[in-house]
Amino acid sequence: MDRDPSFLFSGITFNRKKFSADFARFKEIKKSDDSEETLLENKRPEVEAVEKLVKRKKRKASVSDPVEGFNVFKKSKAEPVLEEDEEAEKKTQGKKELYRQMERDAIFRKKHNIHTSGSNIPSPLQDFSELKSRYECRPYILRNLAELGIKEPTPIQMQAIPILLSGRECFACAPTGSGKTLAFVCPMLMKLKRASKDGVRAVIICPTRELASQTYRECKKLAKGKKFYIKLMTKQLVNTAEFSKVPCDILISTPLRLKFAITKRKLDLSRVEYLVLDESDKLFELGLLKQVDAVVKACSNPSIIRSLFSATLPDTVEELARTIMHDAVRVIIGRKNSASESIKQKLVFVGSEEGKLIALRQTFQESLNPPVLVFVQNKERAKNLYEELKFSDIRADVIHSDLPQLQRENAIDNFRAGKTWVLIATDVIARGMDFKGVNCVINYDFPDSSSAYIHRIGRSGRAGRSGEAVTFYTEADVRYLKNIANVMKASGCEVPEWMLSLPKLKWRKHRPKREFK
Ligand SMILES: Nc1ncnc2c1ncn2[C@@H]1O[C@H](COP(=O)(O)OP(=O)(O)OP(=O)(O)O)[C@@H](O)[C@H]1O
Repeated sequence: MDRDPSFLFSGITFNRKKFSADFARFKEIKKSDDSEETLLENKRPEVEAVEKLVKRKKRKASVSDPVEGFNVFKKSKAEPVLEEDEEAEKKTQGKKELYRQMERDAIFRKKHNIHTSGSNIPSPLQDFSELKSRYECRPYILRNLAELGIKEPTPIQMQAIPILLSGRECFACAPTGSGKTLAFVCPMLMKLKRASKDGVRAVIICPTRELASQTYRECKKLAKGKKFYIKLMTKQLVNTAEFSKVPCDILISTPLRLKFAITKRKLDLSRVEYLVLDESDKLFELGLLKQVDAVVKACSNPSIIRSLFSATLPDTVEELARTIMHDAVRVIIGRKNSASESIKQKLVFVGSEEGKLIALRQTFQESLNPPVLVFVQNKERAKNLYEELKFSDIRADVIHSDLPQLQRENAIDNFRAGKTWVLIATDVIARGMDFKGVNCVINYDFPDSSSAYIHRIGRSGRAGRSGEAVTFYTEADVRYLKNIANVMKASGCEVPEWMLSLPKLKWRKHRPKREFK
C-alpha cells in the first residue's frame, strides 16, 4: 500500500481495492502532478532559490501592502484608525468651540455685570427668542412676554433662566427692581410644561402676604393661556374642607401658612420639583427660619431644584445656602448688597425726633411728587404719623401688620391706582413690592440695617426708571450712618467724607426707642 504523501491524510490507510475506480482517477491526476513535480525536482538549485524568494516576497506583500479596493480584510482593518483620527479631530474641534463659547460668554457677562461662580455654567440668554431655540419654550410664554411689554431679558434673567432650565440649583443676588420674579417664574412654567392633578409641583415662599399675592399675580400673567393650577395660600384655601384634593401645580405662600398647612392640614410636598425662596435672606432670619426649615424638609423629592433670590445676600446666608444646595451656581449682578444705581439718594439731618415732622411737611411743601412712600420703624409710629397727616390736604394712607387683611389690600390697591399720594408704611412692604413709578421714598425713621435701607429705597427706581430716596437722620442715628453712607457711595452717590470715616460698628440692628413728638 502506497503511503499518501499528504500531511492531512497521514495515518489513514486507503483501501485501493474497494475504491479502485477512484484510485484510477487519482492516479491520472497524480500522473500530471508527478510530471510537474519531476520538472520541479529537476530545477537547478539557484532557480529554486530565486523562486522561493519571489514566493516569500509575494506572501509578505499580501500581508503588509494593502491594495486599495482589493484586500477586504486590510481595508476593514485600516478604517478604525481613520475613524479614531476623525473622532480625535472632532473632539479637538469640540473643545476649541467650547473654549470660544466660554470666551464669548465671559465677554457678554462682563458687559452686563453678571458675576458667576460654580461649575459648567450655562451660557447666558442674550434674547428671549433663545428660550425657543435653545429650550423649546412653548409659544404662550413668548406671547405673554410680548403682551407685558417685556422685550429684552434683564441681566439676572439672562443668567438665572438658563441655569434653572438646565436643572441646576442657584442662589442669586440682583438689585431691587431688576426682574428677579420673572427670572424664577419663567423657567418654572417651562419646566412644569403642563397642568397636572398629581399634587403640588412647585412652591414659592415669600416673607409677606402682600409679596406672595403680588407674585401670584405675576405667575398668572406669565401663564396666561395655559391652564396651570396656580394657588395663593390664603386662610380661606387652607381651611377648605377638601384642601388636600385641591389641584395645584404652583403654590405661593408665606412660610407660616405653609407650615400650618403641612402640620395641620397634611399638605403633601413630597412631589415638589421646584422650590423658590424669594427674599431669601429675610426668610433665613430668626423669626421665619423655623417655618422655612419645616417647608424645606417637607419638600423631600431628591431631585428638587431649589433657588434663592434677593437683592441682599449676606455671607451668613450664602454659607447656609451652600450647606443645603447641590452643586449650586452663584449669580451676582453688579456689586453684591448694593442699591439700584437708578436711585438718587440723599441724607437729611433733622436734629432730633421733633425735627422730623417739620422736615417732612417742608419737603412736601417744596415739592410733593406722588406717589411717595414713607417708611417708619414700627406700627405705632405708622399710626401716629398717619394721625398727623390724615387731616392735611395730602391724600395719605397707612399700612402695617396690625391692620386687617382687607384694609392692607385696599391700602396697596389705592396706592397703585394713584388714589393715595403718600403711603406711610412699616417694613412690611419694604421688600419685593413692585409699585410702578414710585417717585420718592422717604426714610422717616432711619433703617435698622443697610439691607433694610437697600430694600426700602428699592421701591422706587424700578425696571430702569429713575427714583429718589431721602433719609432723615437724628443725632442718635449718626453713629449708624457709616453703613448707609457706604451703600450710597457704592452706588455712585456723593457722600460727605466724614460719614465714610466714622468708626466702623460691629453690626447691630439699629432700632432705638423713638418717641413720637
Ligand atoms: N425684562 C424685563 N424688561 C422690562 N421690564 C421687566 C423685565 N423683567 C421684569 N420687568 C418688570 O420690572 C419690574 C420689577 O421686577 P421685579 O418685581 O421682579 O423686581 P425684583 O428684582 O424682584 O425686585 P425686588 O428686589 O424689589 O423684589 C416689574 O414691574 C416687572 O414687570
